[in-house]
Amino acid sequence: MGAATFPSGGFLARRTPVLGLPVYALLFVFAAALLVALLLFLLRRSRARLKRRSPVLIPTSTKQIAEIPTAAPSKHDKGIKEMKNAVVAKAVKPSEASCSSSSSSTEKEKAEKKENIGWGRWYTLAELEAATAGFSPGNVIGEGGYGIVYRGVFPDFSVAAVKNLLDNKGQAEKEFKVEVEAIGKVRHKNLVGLIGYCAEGVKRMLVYEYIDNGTLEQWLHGDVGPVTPLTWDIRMKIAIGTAKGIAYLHEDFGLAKVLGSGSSFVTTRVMGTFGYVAPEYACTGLLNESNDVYSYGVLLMEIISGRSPVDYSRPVGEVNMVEWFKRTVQNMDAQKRPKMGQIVHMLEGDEFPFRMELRSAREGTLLSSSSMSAKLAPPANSERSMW
Ligand SMILES: Nc1ncnc2c1ncn2[C@@H]1O[C@H](COP(=O)(O)OP(=O)(O)OP(=O)(O)O)[C@@H](O)[C@H]1O
Repeated sequence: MGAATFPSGGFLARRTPVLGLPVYALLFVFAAALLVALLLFLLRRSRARLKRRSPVLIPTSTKQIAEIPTAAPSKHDKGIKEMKNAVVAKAVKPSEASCSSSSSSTEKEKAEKKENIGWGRWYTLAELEAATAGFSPGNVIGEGGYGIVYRGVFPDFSVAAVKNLLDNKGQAEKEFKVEVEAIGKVRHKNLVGLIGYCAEGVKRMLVYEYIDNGTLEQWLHGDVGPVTPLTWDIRMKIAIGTAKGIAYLHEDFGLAKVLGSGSSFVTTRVMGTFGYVAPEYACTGLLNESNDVYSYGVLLMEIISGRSPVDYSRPVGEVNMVEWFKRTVQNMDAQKRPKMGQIVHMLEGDEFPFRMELRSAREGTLLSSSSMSAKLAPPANSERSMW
């Protein structure tokens, strides 16, 4: 039928030996094949161009800090937020104290910095500004001795804690350097992981995994209702987990190696949260692992008693929890002594949910540990079961 549009005797309508197709049909197929080939060629060329440009177009490839392959996972790749004071004081040498800003760094220096770190990623200031809505007060989640912490939400909807370090030429830069290089590699289930950092101009920022279940302080001393949700077994888990994190640092992270076993480091500035700092460290500036043991002891007492280390709302003799504990242990209040029956129960382990859990598991009973521990859990500020 198509041939009808051509003069029957014309060249285009003439039949060819190729499947008996007319000339015009063959020309059409040939032109179509040529067009497809041309399109394929152009497509390939544009892809090649895109590939050449990709380091600029895909920011993540330039920001991602390559993992440096190591022979074996190092035990030294550990750290802890709670240990920052000790680590800062010990690990910073004067030559390391100042971090050159990325704006003044050469490309080579930047590359070296990335390689030296070998973990996580670096963020631009613009990225962190966008994530925290320009470091808006509404995104502040806390404040520590080294700066303000913001909640940051990134374009992929991931959430992180962004610590904007104080623009303090001395300590903040040291803090930055040490945390980035030492604690940045820490991966431990009881320690908050550092996932990246930002160094632009005078700005120094650390980006941590976001912990969204509140702080221990909030759970211990915040408004949690008439009965604390912190059951004994939860308190035990917190105490044990924290101890494991600190022990990990002390024994595996290499703090002793940095110091030399059993030695101390003299600091010019005592850093730490009021109430937790070991008195000998506060007085002398001599820092060692046993300072952390003291601080942990204070935390443990706090977890057990539900009291703050320093509480001015209490009677004069009880403001300082440690002093109060010491006195209470030495001069036990006769009124607060447990009954013999309680002592028997304690010795038998009936009042220790952990033991109860173990026993229940052993005996294969269906006893709910949570209901038992809830029954045994003291109100947050209760002193009744202590003595
Ligand atoms: N990774 C995180 N996830 C969620 N909240 C965090 C995170 N890091 C810090 N915060 C919040 O910010 C507060 C301050 O934290 P920051 O680490 O600056 O200080 P700190 O450890 O409490 O004390 P300091 O640094 O002075 O010893 C915390 O108490 C907590 O409320």
